[in-house]
Amino acid sequence: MKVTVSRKAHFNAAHRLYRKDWSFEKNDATFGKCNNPNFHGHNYELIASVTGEIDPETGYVIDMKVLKDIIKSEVEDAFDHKNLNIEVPEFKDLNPTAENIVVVIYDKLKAKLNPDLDLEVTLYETPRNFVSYNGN
Ligand SMILES: Nc1nc2c(c(=O)[nH]1)N=C([C@H](O)[C@H](O)COP(=O)(O)OP(=O)(O)OP(=O)(O)O)CN2
Ligand SMILES: [Zn+2]
Repeated sequence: MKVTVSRKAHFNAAHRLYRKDWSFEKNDATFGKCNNPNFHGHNYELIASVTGEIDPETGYVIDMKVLKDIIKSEVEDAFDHKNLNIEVPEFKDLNPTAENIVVVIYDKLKAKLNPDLDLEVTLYETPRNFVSYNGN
């Protein structure tokens, strides 16, 4: 019997959507106001959902304190109040779209979890724009 344990988190970050190898005009046509060279910010909301068997001894799939600490170290400490393009190495050559951010977060969290556990990450870039990734 598998159960899903979820934890919410949030971070504030700035970004600019563009490709370094495209002209400003092409970036502008593709990314519009998100290509502002002076960047813009979002209040990102995150849901990390971990699915696995309940340990019969502890009753846990994963200790929520452990999940909280992993999200803090891997996501909040790394991304909160940062400029993603400039200050977060994963986005040095990767456009920080919501899609790419959720994959980066998934990879960072998955690497810290017991491999027997499944993970799905949902990332809200605005209250109405969100993406999900489960490794597939
Ligand atoms: N597929 C994607 N499309 C867009 C992304 C993205 O990451 N993936 N990102 C953006 C902008 O960065 C940003 O999300 C747009 O924000 P905003 O214009 O404020 O969005 P809304 O107007 O829809 O704001 P709501 O408050 O949600 O109405 C653009 N596209
Ligand atoms: Zn944006």
